[in-house]
Amino acid sequence: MRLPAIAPTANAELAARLDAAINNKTKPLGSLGALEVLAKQLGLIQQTVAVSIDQPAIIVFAGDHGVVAEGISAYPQDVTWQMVENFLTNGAAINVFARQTGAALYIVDAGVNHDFGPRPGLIDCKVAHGTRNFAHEAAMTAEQCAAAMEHGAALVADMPGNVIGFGEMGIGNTTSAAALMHKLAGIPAADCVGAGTGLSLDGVLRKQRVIEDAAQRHVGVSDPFDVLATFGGFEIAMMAGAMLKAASLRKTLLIDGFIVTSALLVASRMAPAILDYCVFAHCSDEAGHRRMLETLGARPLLQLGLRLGEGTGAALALPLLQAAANFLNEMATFASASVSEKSANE
Ligand SMILES: Cc1cc2ncn([C@H]3O[C@H](COP(=O)(O)O)[C@@H](O)[C@H]3O)c2cc1C
Ligand SMILES: O=C(O)c1cccnc1
Repeated sequence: MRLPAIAPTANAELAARLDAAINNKTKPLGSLGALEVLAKQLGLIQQTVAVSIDQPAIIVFAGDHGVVAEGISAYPQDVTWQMVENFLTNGAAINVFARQTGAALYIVDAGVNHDFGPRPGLIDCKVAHGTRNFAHEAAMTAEQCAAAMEHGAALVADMPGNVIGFGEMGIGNTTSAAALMHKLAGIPAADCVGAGTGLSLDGVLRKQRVIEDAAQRHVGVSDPFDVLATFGGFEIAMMAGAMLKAASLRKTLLIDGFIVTSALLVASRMAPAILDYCVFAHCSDEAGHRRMLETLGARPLLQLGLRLGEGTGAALALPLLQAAANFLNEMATFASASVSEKSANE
């Protein structure tokens, strides 16, 4: 995929105007904390002091993983397609939270190991029936990886609105995500792996060994695209392509949990300026997530002990994004409300 151009959002003149607008609101200086940071970030992304949250969407990318053959998930692979059916009949957590927060929800078959047939509401971008097992060979061919990224970019290019939340579904994908983290951030596999859907301690150690052995097998692979093709999944590659395109269109990216963050880690190694466009919804309970967020210099909004995925954390953080935009747009200033400003001697 040709990388779309992503402009850094830094703009000293606009930043000063945003600071002034935020500081003139009727509140003690800095008292809206993370919401102030968010309001300023939205302003810089949208290049205006009059920010908006316009037609927010959540896209859930689903794909299967050959590496499940190594016994690295607590659930069988069939859960991936079964959960896709659940999304389509509005029964999953993400359906509930997207509805509650007024986000449009898109479900994408990036490469599920199942034939759905024509299904209203399912966006068919299937690259293949699941990836290969990266314990033995590269998960994807370069062509498949590029196709997945291009599908993601094309989806976002056609989408209305200025905020996109990212979610995923794919049994085994915490193993892919941990492998990407290990390879791209150089963090020991032991600090990248977690229980995923609920592996035992033995299971987590097995998962760690699978990643270490695969990293050894593919030791020469270091370019971010090649790392993605070798250890990633179709849903992860499609997310990375979608994220890069969304940032190039100056949309705000709402980043969910461990797997979504791994897709961003890949994308950020291809185009570092993408990070200017990212809001980190939450810190997941998946063991490696905090460390991956730190690697990206990310400050997550929520800490709720979530470890689900599907974009649930992104949906739950959307009201905070809306609150940041609303306070900037709607609060009175000290002057307009005739409220006295901070005392000069304080
Ligand atoms: C019923 C069910 C619903 C889910 N929704 C998201 N995931 C989450 O769990 C999977 C990753 O964990 P692992 O790598 O351990 O397989 C992904 O599909 C992720 O989205 C689910 C998992 C299950 C079982
Ligand atoms: O952090 C996540 O998004 C996550 C963690 C465990 C399993 N599935 C998703």
